[in-house]
Amino acid sequence: MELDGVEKVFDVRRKVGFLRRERHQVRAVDSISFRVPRGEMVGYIGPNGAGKSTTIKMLTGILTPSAGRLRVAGVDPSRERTRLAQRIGVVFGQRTTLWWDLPLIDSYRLMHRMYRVPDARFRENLDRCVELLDLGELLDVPVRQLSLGQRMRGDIAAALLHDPEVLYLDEPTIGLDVISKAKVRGFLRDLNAERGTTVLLTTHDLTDIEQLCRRVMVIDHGRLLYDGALTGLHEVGESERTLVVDLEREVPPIELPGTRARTVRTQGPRQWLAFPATESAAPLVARIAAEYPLVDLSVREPDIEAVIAKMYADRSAV
Ligand SMILES: Nc1ncnc2c1ncn2[C@@H]1O[C@H](COP(=O)(O)OP(=O)(O)OP(=O)(O)O)[C@@H](O)[C@H]1O
Repeated sequence: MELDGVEKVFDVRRKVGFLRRERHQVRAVDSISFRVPRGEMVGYIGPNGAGKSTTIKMLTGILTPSAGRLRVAGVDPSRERTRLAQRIGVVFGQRTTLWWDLPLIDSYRLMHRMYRVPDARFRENLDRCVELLDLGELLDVPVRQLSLGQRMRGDIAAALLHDPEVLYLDEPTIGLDVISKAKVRGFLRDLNAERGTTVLLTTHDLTDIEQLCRRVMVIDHGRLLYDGALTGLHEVGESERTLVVDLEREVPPIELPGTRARTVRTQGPRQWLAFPATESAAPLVARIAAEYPLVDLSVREPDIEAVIAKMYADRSAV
């Protein structure tokens, strides 16, 4: 995937007054550039209305960019949409690509024909998906009778029957219970590792990102705010880690002058100290052990959701 200065501007008419309509423009994607090499699994996150779906629609060829250059598997998506369709798979968690009234297997048979997948390959891919996504019992069930988690697994299989090199996943775990989420994540991890499928993953569930992606891109108001390792977000977000300290007895809040650690909570003999996530806990632990009646201690990593919420808030304040 290669994007250079890609923009998408929508012309919108808004009703103002009884007869008057005002035209204005929405810049849904604003000069975005990134590259995703073959075989990488990347998270693409941002608040509602940030421009994620618009980006994915341009990457599939459904929408044409207003400006910039875009290539997927060497192809310009909007110019060669049909050719690209053979090489990409898309899962929109909120919508299904399956035929609602047909048994699951019939949707797959239709896709077999539509994508002109060679018989042997179709069989092999179907068998693999049925096994790994646990679809055996569901193949003869009409899609409308499937639970959300079952339907999602059915949709993921549908996106993979033609062996796509690139997979776009838009909220693939939305509304799923913990077990279904784990199943979907495990499957995607194996798919990426074994087949080298390139994956762009959009989600509001940051655990998806933590468990699947080493790289994450954060978008807001159509612009890329961050592109890098998930751990690097902590530096950008100035997040904090927490030392949870258990003492022999209740004492006044711990003070460690000369450090950036501060006590944020106390409860009997237990105290919580926040310190910058980018700093080492070791000197703080040594000081506490030397100066206080320490019994036990643990370090809590920063909550990635809090870091990202802060990033969005900082951006909105600009
Ligand atoms: N067809 C359209 N016509 C006009 N405006 C649009 C159109 N599609 C999207 N937009 C606007 O573009 C902006 C980006 O929308 P987009 O759907 O890409 O966001 P998103 O990041 O996918 O949000 P969500 O997390 O809610 O799905 C929004 O302000 C949206 O209202």
